[in-house]
Amino acid sequence: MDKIIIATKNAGKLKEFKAFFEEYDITAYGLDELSQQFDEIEETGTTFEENAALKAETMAGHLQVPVLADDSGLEIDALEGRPGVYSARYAGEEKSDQANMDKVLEELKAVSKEERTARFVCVLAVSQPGKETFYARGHVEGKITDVPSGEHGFGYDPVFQPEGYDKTMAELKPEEKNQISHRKQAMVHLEKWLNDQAK
Ligand SMILES: O=P(O)(O)OP(=O)(O)OP(=O)(O)OC[C@H]1O[C@@H](n2cnc3c(O)ncnc32)[C@H](O)[C@@H]1O
Ligand SMILES: [Mg+2]
Repeated sequence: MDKIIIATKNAGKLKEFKAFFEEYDITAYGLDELSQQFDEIEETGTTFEENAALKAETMAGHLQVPVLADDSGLEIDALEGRPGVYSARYAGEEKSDQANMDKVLEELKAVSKEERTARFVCVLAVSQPGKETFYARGHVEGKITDVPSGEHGFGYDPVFQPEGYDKTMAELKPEEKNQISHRKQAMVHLEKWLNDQAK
């Protein structure tokens, strides 16, 4: 396999997948790089697995090639797991990273440092025409900071401090984030699938 389609419109995610797949000499393409454009896939599921499968299977059906999709999000313990599967549109359908972070920080205003525990979760689904969908899950534990900090990454990275670090995910260099992230942890599981493809 020398190329794979990533069923995402998120430029931040795509950049990370391009870096991961480069290690396997595979070029990853996002939906905006295809010659044909498709309608946005509605994420009607209530779990990361359901939404990842929806995105991967819909696009694999259209394109008849292997497609990988990522459904991910931030689970905050003090908010009973929210924003979770609704992370992208937590503050509204316009999907603003800034508005999403503002909402989370506002909701955690009265929550102490010790109780600001959270995790990023990533579920990858690979759909291949005529085959069962393959799933891989990864997560990274951390804490929500009081204020956003850092310019790298995307989404909630400026307010997420991974366990064992005194920096936010957005203060880490992209290659540092890519060694510890939820997406990397899921990619480690996906490696087996990649090796099977190479056989
Ligand atoms: O569905 P696609 O097109 O892939 O793009 P999306 O941004 O809508 O992606 P999701 O539906 O999976 O929503 C995931 C949201 O969770 C957050 N998120 C996921 N991974 C993240 C990461 O590595 N760093 C920061 N925030 C992340 C961010 O707000 C994402 O928009
Ligand atoms: Mg989405």
